[in-house]
Amino acid sequence: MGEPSAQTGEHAISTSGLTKRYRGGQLAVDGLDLAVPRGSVFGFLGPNGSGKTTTIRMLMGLIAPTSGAARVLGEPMPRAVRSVLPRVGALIEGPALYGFLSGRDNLLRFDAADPTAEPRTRGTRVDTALERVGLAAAAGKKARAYSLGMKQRLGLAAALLRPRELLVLDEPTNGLDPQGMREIRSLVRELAADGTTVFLSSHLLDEIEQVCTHAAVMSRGRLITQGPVEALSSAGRLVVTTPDPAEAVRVLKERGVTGLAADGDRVTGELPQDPAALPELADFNAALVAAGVRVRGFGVERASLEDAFVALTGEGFDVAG
Ligand SMILES: Nc1ncnc2c1ncn2[C@@H]1O[C@H](COP(=O)(O)OP(=O)(O)OP(=O)(O)O)[C@@H](O)[C@H]1O
Repeated sequence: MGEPSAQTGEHAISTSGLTKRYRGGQLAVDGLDLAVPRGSVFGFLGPNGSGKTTTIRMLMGLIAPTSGAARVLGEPMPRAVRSVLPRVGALIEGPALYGFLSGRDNLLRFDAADPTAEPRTRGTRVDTALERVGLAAAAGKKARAYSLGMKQRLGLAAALLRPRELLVLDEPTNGLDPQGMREIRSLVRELAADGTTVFLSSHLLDEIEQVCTHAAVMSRGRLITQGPVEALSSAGRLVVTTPDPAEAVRVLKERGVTGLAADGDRVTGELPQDPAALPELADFNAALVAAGVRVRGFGVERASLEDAFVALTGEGFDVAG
């Protein structure tokens, strides 16, 4: 990663060496270099306790980093917090709602707390936001009667009261039933389709694969990898079936295939992460044949993001959290 200032235009979020050590000594985030492209739906993936919430709180200026730097929408944080936060919608650790007020009245209060919000257009703004998240019909109901999914949607509506360039959502589907999860995910897709950059944390791999264009994987406060989701999950395994496994291993090793293993007539190896390297697959086959290896089967098993995570961290992934 280069100078953060050089990335102002293309990155909604960038950090360099971002680190947080809590007072008790816990190193929650350790030298994080994040690059979130504008217009992406960026999944911030990691098991509970891996440092996601701590990172988000630093990005939003809620806590100060111990060292390192962060830029949000091109501005340094926390220094530019006053000019940046109005451009960012955030939903962190569940929305703060008044249960005794209706969903609509909650939003009216929320809007009234924004000194830059024009009071005369408040009602229209609130109704548009309610419409947007599919709560128009339930707008008059008291918030305490809302399901968890409805509460999350009301929180999103609050984040959407004004146009935002960036939405930061901390575990937006946590605790929701499958229907509630689907609703939030399709809402995220719609928002992204309008050009808003969405940064969302999750401990659910399949969620990231379903909604995100890009992802970063965290483990114990450190960044393991980041990039387009298809690149992260496409690192495939080469599988060759042959009665000459030892010779096949030798030829493939020469060609740079790593992690080679032979089990009976089945030889497997790791392919490079870079999808640009994939056209060379035919070359692997040709090299085997040229070396006199009798190739009975040749193919690639595509790895899931989950396989990639386990391979990268050496840890199992506790999907249930
Ligand atoms: N205020 C705090 N003081 C001390 N340690 C903390 C504090 N907040 C978090 N931690 C520790 O820092 C580490 C990272 O926590 P963090 O909440 O950022 O992780 P996370 O990936 O967001 O997990 P979760 O999804 O459970 O919130 C954990 O070991 C946690 O116990």
